[in-house]
Amino acid sequence: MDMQALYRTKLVSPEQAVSIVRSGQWVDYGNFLCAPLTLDAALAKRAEELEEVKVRAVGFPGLAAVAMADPSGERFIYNNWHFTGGDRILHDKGLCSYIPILYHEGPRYYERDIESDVYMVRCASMDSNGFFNYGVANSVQRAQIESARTIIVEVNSSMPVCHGGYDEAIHISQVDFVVESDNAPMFALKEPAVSREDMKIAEHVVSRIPDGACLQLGIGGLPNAIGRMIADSTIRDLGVHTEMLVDSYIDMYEAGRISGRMKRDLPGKMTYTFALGSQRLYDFLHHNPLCASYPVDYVNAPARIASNPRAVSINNAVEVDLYGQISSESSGIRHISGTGGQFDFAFGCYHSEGGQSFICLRSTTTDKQGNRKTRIRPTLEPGTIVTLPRTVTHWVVTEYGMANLKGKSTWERAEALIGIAHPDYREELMQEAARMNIWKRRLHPTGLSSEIRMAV
Ligand SMILES: CC(=O)SCCNC(=O)CCNC(=O)[C@H](O)C(C)(C)COP(=O)(O)OP(=O)(O)OC[C@H]1O[C@@H](n2cnc3c(N)ncnc32)[C@H](O)[C@@H]1OP(=O)(O)O
Ligand SMILES: CCCC(=O)O
Repeated sequence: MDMQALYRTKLVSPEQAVSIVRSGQWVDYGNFLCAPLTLDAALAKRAEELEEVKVRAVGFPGLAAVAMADPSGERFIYNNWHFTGGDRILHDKGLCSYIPILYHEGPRYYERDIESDVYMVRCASMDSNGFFNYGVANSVQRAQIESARTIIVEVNSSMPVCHGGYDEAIHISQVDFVVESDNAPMFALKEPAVSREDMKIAEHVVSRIPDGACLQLGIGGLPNAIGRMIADSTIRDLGVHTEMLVDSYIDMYEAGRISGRMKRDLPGKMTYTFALGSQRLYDFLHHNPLCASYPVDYVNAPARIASNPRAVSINNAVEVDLYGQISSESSGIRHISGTGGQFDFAFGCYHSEGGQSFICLRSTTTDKQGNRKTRIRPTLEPGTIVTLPRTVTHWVVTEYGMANLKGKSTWERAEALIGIAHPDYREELMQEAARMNIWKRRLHPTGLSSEIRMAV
């Protein structure tokens, strides 16, 4: 078969491609940087003629044009499996709905529970064998494609070609329409600032990472700071089995910290399901057989995570209550991001031989009006979503120390968490804990700093 000839028969303009969409249909977008920005813009232009087209995205880079085109929310109903800053802005305006997901279950939802009419995905240019590589997101895409009736590929030559274990590419024979984009450069994630508190938290966590650990780092400044600190450490033979590949894995690799030889699953490979970072990361991934993307039901399956010894997950949270419930996705009714793979990795790592999961958060946060509040709270505010139930939480880390909650009673949890809260809030937290009947007046509280011991 002449692949180029087949390509030409399927090549259409963005406007022609999106003309396939009918009112009432479900349209799925490629995940993260596979979001089809050109097709999204073309579909948005049809706002006047369509009704109730339901769009699902995953971590859209920026503001989805379909949501912006329709302030009434009647033409397009925009939904997202995991919010970015742009999705948050839309949600605050009532223009984006969150879809709850345990990330490793994502493909199964499409196989069993939901359907899709049209799938639109941004890919790398077609290769000589007729494959369009998805580049930086493997994720849920294969299952989404299999569930959709019409597949539209949007080519962007800036997308790196990333090796995968499987399902990292789609063949021209499976595609209905091809659209060529403006080949805009890859979206580069702004490197979040790293604070003094982050560095303190990183020191605590790094002190517990053994040689041969298998790492998962989450999103944000803190996991990157931890990666960079590991790069400067003497820890050896690290492995990578992570949901998201970020820049600091390159630092660790180039510093000789990563060999992958202690992994049981895919030894030697850096295994991941999507990547997000700077152009340096995308250049590193391009045609690099050191790294392999797999679908999320492979990477995030808790049993597979657990199959590597000394698996370590390091993730951020928004808030934690004195019972040890973690919210990493909302604060009250304000939705912030999503469950993503946090549950998968916290659960999976604890079941790995010598595994540990760390939830890291600065002890306080300051809102845009300058008001500071504690992130360790007596209870979560009504509406706050629990990302990790207290039974799953292992280590909680702030700049004031670390608390291991596994096997601990409610009063031990309260004591340990108050011990790592900001000192300005500890007295108030102790009073609340007493009111909640989860506080013991003890002569020798083990989890508390000396000031607190004096106070009780
Ligand atoms: C992609 C991966 O992470 S893979 C790992 C597994 N997946 C997960 O852990 C998913 C859940 N976790 C997450 O989504 C993130 O780690 C987060 C949201 C917890 C932290 O991410 P960061 O980028 O460091 O968050 P950041 O500090 O920028 O805060 C994000 C928003 O939440 C708000 N926020 C954060 N903490 C609070 C709080 N305690 N109260 C109210 N709002 C808060 C911030 O103001 C900000 O809102 P804005 O965009 O309007 O300014
Ligand atoms: C969709 C998953 C992203 C995350 O785990 O944060």
